[in-house]
Amino acid sequence: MASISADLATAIFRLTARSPTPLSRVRTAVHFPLLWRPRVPHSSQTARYSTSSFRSRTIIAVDFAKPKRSSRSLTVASTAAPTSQGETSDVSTKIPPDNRIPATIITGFLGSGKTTLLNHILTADHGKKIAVIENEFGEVDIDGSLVASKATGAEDIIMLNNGCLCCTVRGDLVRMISELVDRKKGKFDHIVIETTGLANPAPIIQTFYAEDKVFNDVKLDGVVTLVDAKHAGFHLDEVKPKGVVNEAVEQIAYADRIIVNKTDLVGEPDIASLVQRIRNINRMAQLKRTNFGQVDLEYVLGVGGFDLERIESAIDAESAKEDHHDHDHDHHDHDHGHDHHHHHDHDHEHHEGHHSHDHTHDPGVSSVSIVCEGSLDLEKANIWLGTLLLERSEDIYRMKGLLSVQGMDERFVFQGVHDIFQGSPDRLWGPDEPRVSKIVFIGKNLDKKELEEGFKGCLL
Ligand SMILES: Nc1nc2c(ncn2[C@@H]2O[C@H](COP(=O)(O)OP(=O)(O)OP(=O)(O)O)[C@@H](O)[C@H]2O)c(=O)[nH]1
Repeated sequence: MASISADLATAIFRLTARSPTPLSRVRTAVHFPLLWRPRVPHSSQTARYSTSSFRSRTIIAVDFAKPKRSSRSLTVASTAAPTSQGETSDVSTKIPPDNRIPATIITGFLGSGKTTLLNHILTADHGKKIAVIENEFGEVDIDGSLVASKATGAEDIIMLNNGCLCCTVRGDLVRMISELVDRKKGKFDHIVIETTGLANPAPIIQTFYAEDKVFNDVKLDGVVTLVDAKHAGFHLDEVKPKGVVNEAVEQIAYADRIIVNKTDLVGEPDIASLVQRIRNINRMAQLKRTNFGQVDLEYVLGVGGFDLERIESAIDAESAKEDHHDHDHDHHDHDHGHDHHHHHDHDHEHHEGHHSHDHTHDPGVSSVSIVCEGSLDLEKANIWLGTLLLERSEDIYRMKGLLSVQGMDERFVFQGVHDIFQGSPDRLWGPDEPRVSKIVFIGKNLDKKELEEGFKGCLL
């Protein structure tokens, strides 16, 4: 089965041949993301399934994360009859335990303060041993010596200097991580990857899922995006030729944590309107304002931005982030706690330009959230979600969801990055707990009404 995934990976990323891996995978219908199940229904470990779709470009990874109770069985499979296309997964599961090394991606536009933050991380007193992978254009050596001279905790600093991390040297990234893991496993606790200011984070994120060697040993912990308070507005406004991404927008869209840096250089009104713009793009990430990257380390390391177990807090933080609260919360940039403002108005749409008074530019990247009481029909939900993955995965940068599905005693949680999808039953619904489903999308050309109608069409 490994060859299937190799074929897929080759098709997508033009990678060279890889050796077979211990992970088994299954090729099944992408239409049914909630139906896949491991052959061994209750394992204390985590399985990932990769699958192709009818379009050969899609990779889906489904994570049947550790059930909370060893006696649970996969109710989805047993109570809901799959349709004719819903093949059962005949995968044999060799399941990697999730003691993988966490990795953080630091991104942000040129000069936004990535290296400054990295130095802060490396010199702070946290007791962690951190391996650093740097990718810079041009001033590699300067940055390199800067980091090296200040680094006390860094175990390894590796430079990738022959191009942009997101395209030409991704093979190198895989190799670097593999080497680090092979040679130094046990000698460091965390990997930090600093991208070039012009990198689009998506392919870097996807590397963590598409590459067995990486996936088996390293887990993506979070994407931290630095935003230059003084210049970001300009970069966000930059109109690119058709089909060319605006990296500044993309970097914000993929973030789990946003740091509005260099706030010493601008006044409060400018910061406030920048924060508003950022929020219109990405309402799920936590955001802090600071100078010289001075944030608490817990804010950037140990984020769990791709953990199914932590989906709910990200979604709830999004629901709670009304605009006026953003100001309150974000201003206290050393309070790294979660947003405590909980709102019951769950229904937000925040297209760029929709709520803002200060700009007209529309990069077309926005956040949409849907919250709905009631349970979903499994088959309809599968078709809806599967179709979205097939047809809209290029536009959907990230999504997180928590679903109440008819016939499932557990909540179903999932997260996705483009065509990567991970989903798993989570804890049991409480006896009196309201059955509420929540989904947040961040992406391009999102039509809130259409998404909501599609979703509501799956309700019983
Ligand atoms: N005034 C001010 N300067 C800052 C702040 N943070 C960083 N700088 C300075 O801004 C410059 C760029 O910072 P870097 O950390 O190198 O930014 P970078 O994102 O790594 O830059 P590239 O690698 O070129 O993309 C440096 O001279 C920093 O000292 C800040 O909060 N305020």
